Amino acid sequence: MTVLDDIIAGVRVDLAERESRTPLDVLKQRVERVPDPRDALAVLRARRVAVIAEVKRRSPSKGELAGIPDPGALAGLYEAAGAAAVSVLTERRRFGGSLADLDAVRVAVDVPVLRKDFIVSPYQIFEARAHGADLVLLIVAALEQPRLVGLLERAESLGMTALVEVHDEEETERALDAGAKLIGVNARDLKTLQVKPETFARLAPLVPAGILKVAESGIRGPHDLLGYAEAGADAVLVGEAAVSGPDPRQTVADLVAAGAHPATKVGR
Ligand SMILES: O=P(O)(O)OC[C@@H](O)[C@@H](O)c1c[nH]c2ccccc12
Repeated sequence: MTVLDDIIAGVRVDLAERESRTPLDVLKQRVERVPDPRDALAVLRARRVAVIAEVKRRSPSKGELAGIPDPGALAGLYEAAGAAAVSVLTERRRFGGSLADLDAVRVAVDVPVLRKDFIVSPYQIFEARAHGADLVLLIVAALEQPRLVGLLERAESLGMTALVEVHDEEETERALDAGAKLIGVNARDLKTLQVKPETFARLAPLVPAGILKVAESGIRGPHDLLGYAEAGADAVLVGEAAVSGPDPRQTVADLVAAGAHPATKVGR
């Protein structure tokens, strides 16, 4: 069993529990009452290299990263620093997240919010929307193709944007076949949990112009952002470096400044 299988097994147990507490019909009624989602693609396109900053309490590879007593306040710092969007890990067992974290972030910021979880069921998409998310993560490695297609269509039918995560060539083809408009290349190998920064440069050329590319994981500072920009990134997603550094606002502000620099992403 891979780390991913193991995480998903836990996610399914927690999901069944929530489904028995809140029936899908009730969730659908809540979705009707929340404000419409923001156009995340437009927000990301408006930057040279956008920065998506993540609220991440812990990780399977590093354990506890940061206490984060107030996820809304942290997200507010990210927004003030110029982050284009905020990602919130909602997976509980390995990442220490929750839908309560998503709620706290949603009320604290105006920028688009991504629900980062291991989504395997439409229920989780309705849930994301009911809690105000504008984007959801879909991990290709966790989904059979028909399910990936179904979940992507479900997200879009609710006005949300799917960030479709890939790790290799085959997954990139599947993401494109499914109709992804926003592709995240996760440099972290799901089997070894090691970060391999060269993955982005290898996969980016497979993605046609017009489909936005996000470089995910292992971004420590402006130097990494500039490397990914060179390789064609439209956005970077930063978690650990932002939450575990001494000054999350400064960390994100430095990335935002590098991503906004006129010399970044020349000619694209
Ligand atoms: O903390 P980092 O190395 O900056 O990485 C952030 C983000 O890429 C990472 O949290 C992530 C990328 N894809 C995921 C899928 C599930 C959980 C977490 C992730």
